Amino acid sequence: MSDSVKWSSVKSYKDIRYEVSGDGIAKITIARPEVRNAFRPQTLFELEDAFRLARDDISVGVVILTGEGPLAFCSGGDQRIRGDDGYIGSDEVARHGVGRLNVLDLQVQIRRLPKPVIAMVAGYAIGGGHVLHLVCDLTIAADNARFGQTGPRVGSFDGGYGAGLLARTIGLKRAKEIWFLCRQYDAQQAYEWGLVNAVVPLEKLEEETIKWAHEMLELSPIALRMLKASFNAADEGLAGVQQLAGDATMLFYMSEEAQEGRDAYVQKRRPDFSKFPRRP
Ligand SMILES: CC(C)(COP(=O)(O)OP(=O)(O)OC[C@H]1O[C@@H](n2cnc3c(N)ncnc32)[C@H](O)[C@@H]1OP(=O)(O)O)[C@@H](O)C(=O)NCCC(=O)NCCSC(=O)CCC(=O)c1ccccc1C(=O)O
Repeated sequence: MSDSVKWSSVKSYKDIRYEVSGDGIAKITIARPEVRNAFRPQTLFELEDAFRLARDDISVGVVILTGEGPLAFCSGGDQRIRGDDGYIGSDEVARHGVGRLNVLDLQVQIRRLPKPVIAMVAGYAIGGGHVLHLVCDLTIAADNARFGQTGPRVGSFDGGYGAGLLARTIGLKRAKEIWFLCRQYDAQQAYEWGLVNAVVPLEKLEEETIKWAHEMLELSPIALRMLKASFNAADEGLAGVQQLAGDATMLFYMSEEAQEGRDAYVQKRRPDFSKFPRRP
């Protein structure tokens, strides 16, 4: 497989792009470079739709999340449309003057998506944009990438994955430093802390990310799916157990033993499980 790709657009959106490589990769791009790819509710609803498409497309094995242009991956919530109780969009809820915190659903969706998601970061990954790269499975950073949280400066905080997963990823003291001081960190520092998997020259960013995607596409999709669910399970409580158990049920359904139960019911006979070993 060549590590350069000709992307094809699958569906048109206002704030994002959804493209596929034709050989197993989907690329989702936040396309609001004029605000450093800050997200508004519309952006998040479109991202949710695109991630759903990537999940349901059985030809897609790896998803890349990125931002348009070299200046930013994402700068978090669009502060210009932040109301007094969340972000005000143009949807039905917003028309009643009610704000909403929308990015949390997207974070969960990325974590639950049963395929590896790579954050491809050029420029700023800041605020809610920093949490988005954090919830991705892997991060490939360009050498111009800059990371940080701004919540306490702009009157916000993400005490869920933004705090907890950050602490699990780089350690409690460093996570507290990032949130309590609101400093920015360069790509090399992020790499040394284990916040990103690799740092490459900006002009090689996509090529390198695709290389990582191609390496994963060579591997067993079910093994990758089970590993992703396993890495997340302990942090997710019963929802994590549910996902792993659901995968176990999926695998069991594929066995003759489970199919005997189904067939017996449909054929209105007693199931015969006698040929299936009671495994030690
Ligand atoms: C990202 C910067 C460091 C980039 O700096 P620089 O390169 O110098 O560019 P600027 O000149 O500052 O910016 C260019 C242009 O973009 C506008 N812009 C940048 N970021 C934003 C933004 N987030 N919102 C709106 N507009 C933005 C900027 O104003 C300029 O516009 P001009 O018209 O050209 O002047 C720097 O830009 C920066 O620090 N940006 C702000 C980063 C920030 O504070 N982000 C918000 C953090 S809070 C957050 O993300 C909420 C998360 C959240 O959504 C959430 C959290 C917890 C629970 C739930 C939720 C939820 O669901 O909402």
